[in-house]
Amino acid sequence: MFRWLSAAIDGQGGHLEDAFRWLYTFVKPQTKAIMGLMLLSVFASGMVLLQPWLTKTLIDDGLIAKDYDTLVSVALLMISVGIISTALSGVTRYLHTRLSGRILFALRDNLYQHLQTLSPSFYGKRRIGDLLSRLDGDVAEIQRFAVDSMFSAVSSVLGLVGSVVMLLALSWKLSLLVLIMIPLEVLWLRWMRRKVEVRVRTIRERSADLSSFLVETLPAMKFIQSVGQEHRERVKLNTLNENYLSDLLKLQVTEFFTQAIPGTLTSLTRASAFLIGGYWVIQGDWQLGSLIAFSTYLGMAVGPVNSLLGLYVAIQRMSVSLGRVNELRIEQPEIPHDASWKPLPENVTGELRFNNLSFAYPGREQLILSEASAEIPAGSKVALSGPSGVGKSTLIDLMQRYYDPQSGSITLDGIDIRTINPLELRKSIAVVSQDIVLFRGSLSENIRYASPEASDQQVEAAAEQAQLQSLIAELPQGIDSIIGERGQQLSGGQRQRIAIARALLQNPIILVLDEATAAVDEATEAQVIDAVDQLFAGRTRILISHRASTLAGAEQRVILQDGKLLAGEAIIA
Ligand SMILES: Nc1ncnc2c1ncn2[C@@H]1O[C@H](COP(=O)(O)OP(=O)(O)OP(=O)(O)O)[C@@H](O)[C@H]1O
Repeated sequence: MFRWLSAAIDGQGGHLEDAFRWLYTFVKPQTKAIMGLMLLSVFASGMVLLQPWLTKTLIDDGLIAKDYDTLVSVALLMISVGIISTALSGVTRYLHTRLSGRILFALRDNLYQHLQTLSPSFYGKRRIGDLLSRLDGDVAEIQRFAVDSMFSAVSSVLGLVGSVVMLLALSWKLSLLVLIMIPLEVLWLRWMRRKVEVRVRTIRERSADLSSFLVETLPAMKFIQSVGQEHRERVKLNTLNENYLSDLLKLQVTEFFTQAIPGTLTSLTRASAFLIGGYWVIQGDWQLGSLIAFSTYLGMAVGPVNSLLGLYVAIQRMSVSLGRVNELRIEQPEIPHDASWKPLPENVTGELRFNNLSFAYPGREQLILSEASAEIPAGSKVALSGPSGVGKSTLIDLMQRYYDPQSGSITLDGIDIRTINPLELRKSIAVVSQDIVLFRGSLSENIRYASPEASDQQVEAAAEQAQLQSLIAELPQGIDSIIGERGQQLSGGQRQRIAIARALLQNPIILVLDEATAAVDEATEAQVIDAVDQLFAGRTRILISHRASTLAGAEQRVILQDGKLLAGEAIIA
């Protein structure tokens, strides 16, 4: 069924088959709710179809036949049908919103969970604005289709079939008009199909461009102001807006023509029905009530045809969005889940070995590491140095298993890290780097980010050990003060000390300070490193820095140069 659906929609051999199957997994758990809503829709459609028939009875059997009793009973019936219809539509809307929301959130949750497994390389090559637009706009478009359009299709089909039955019952001859109109509309629609799809894809890409622009420039506003490039960014935004608007207008025009031709056909059919039916009424061959009911049912048959046509456009929009979401969904994690992963043994001491490591980033030829080997004894303090861009941070990323080397291995206490559950491996290594991630929230929440279970006393102790007392004293609500988004109201040194406090609380087996103290003065750095040495005595510490003072006091010195790990001046391996 999915293959057929996919081939019918994308017309390219069904490349969305798998995506449809994925989508179905979110709809399936809601089967009961969907069935309930379908039943309500059938009732609602029945009520709507009843109204014109009641009008016909009111005119022909009440008014024209001058039967007051029938007039009153039909009027009462009309009121009751009206009240039931209103109540039904209220309940349906509520249940519909609930169902719709559940599917939307489940879809987004699933995609977000998948994104959490992807490596830093993925995020390095993707624009955040584009990801945002896929997670937000595209997912919502799919959900709108999966729920809204599906129900609209069901009630449209019911409405169409019901109205056609009523039309035939009123006059089969006049109903032939509808039989001419519908095939013409369908032919037109098939022709317009591709055009709509192309326009929709362009508009989604334009919208992603706009989000990317905002996501990139808003956090960089201070820099833009400092180099006086506000005007340039405004011009860029203007161009993006104009491109968006121009494509939006093209889409509107295409959609307008897609809908307008069927609309005109409907008006023509309706006018013809009035001309022919009206002539019959004048001749006394037909009743006025029947003509009015026929015209109403004709309108009611056209409504569903139009919304089925709209559904065609909705399908195009949805398949574009599903394609874009699917591109993310099929993105493979660098480290695929492996059922044979083992937990980290409890008594791990932190002895590290790099054995003939060779590594190049995916898609790049240049080898960052080439048969590099080194040994870091458990509990030692190691200084890792080397020219900028040589691959020091890459080595740490390999240690945390964001990537796997092309050859060679890394062992922790003799265990190949590829056999350890990466979640546990990463928790056992705390990395304080140059880029410190701070979330919107209080200072204490930020400190306990990696260890949510830590008590208030533990958080306070870690803050004190990382020399954060003076910052806490300055803040209005102390450690519970909210620090701005990404910690922008803090100095570079303060941010680094928060990261150190966070690492202390994480209680890792291995601590990596990757240029962690570069932003603090040498006196503070000495204090922090002293504190780190005391608190982490006996644990493996790797210090990466270009500053000699940071590295002084290390028991072992490893230099990364030309892809090799060297010990002091001598090559270890
Ligand atoms: N995700 C990535 N994809 C491709 N290449 C990358 C990626 N990350 C880093 N590189 C490249 O790998 C090389 C090593 O980068 P890395 O950040 O490991 O160097 P580093 O020694 O830590 O530098 P620094 O001392 O300046 O921080 C650089 O040439 C860099 O451009």
